[in-house]
Amino acid sequence: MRLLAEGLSAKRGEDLIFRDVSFGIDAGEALIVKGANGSGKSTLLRVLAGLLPAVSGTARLLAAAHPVERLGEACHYLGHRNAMKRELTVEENLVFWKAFYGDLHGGAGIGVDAAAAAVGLGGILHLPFGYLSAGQQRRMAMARLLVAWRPVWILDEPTAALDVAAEAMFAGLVTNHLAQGGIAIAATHQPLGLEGARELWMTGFAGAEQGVW
Ligand SMILES: Nc1ncnc2c1ncn2[C@@H]1O[C@H](COP(=O)(O)OP(=O)(O)OP(=O)(O)O)[C@@H](O)[C@H]1O
Repeated sequence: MRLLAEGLSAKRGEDLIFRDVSFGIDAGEALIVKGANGSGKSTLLRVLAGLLPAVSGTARLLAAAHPVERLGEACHYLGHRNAMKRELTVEENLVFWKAFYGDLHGGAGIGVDAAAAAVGLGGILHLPFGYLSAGQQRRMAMARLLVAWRPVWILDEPTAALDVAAEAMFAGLVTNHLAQGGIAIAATHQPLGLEGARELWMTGFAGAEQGVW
């Protein structure tokens, strides 16, 4: 499996944010998207996840065991917001997402209890999501990635609000995902602790400079 982005350009409103961004990532690899505030990292991730249209270019999944029509179908997207209802319990939220997503062919999500345990919060499934601390809420948002299988994880500032232990826990989740043949693309200002991750530097309107290849 290979994720191939070719000549991507995107606008927000009327403004061109980046142009001609190209990269390829193979199964088992992570790509860290870096750059100054406003350089277009979130915009690029939203294009890859299918949440924003590209002005030009394509992003496709090649040689996938089970081909998808659009890349977004193969992606989990963890944005700045946690995508959980504050009034529902943690368990209700995760049960909803598990049923809503279902598994894509080629993998299987884990149970809600196991996912909560994997993010270190097995004992608080009964609490309304809104009662959780900011860091606990972020951990539970990560549990959403585990309850349904998607080969590509798109992560925007995933470790904001997390303590050091949670950062290490998250690095473990991503490493495990890569070991299962997944792909991860993360925009971050903080080191994610991923061994051998490649880097893509966004330079804004001038285009993206490929730092590694
Ligand atoms: N709806 C919009 N209309 C016009 N411009 C927008 C819109 N949304 C975002 N922008 C602009 O697009 C540019 C890129 O924003 P983006 O969120 O992709 O940057 P980023 O690299 O993720 O930044 P940060 O590191 O601060 O999260 C910014 O200059 C921002 O002001």
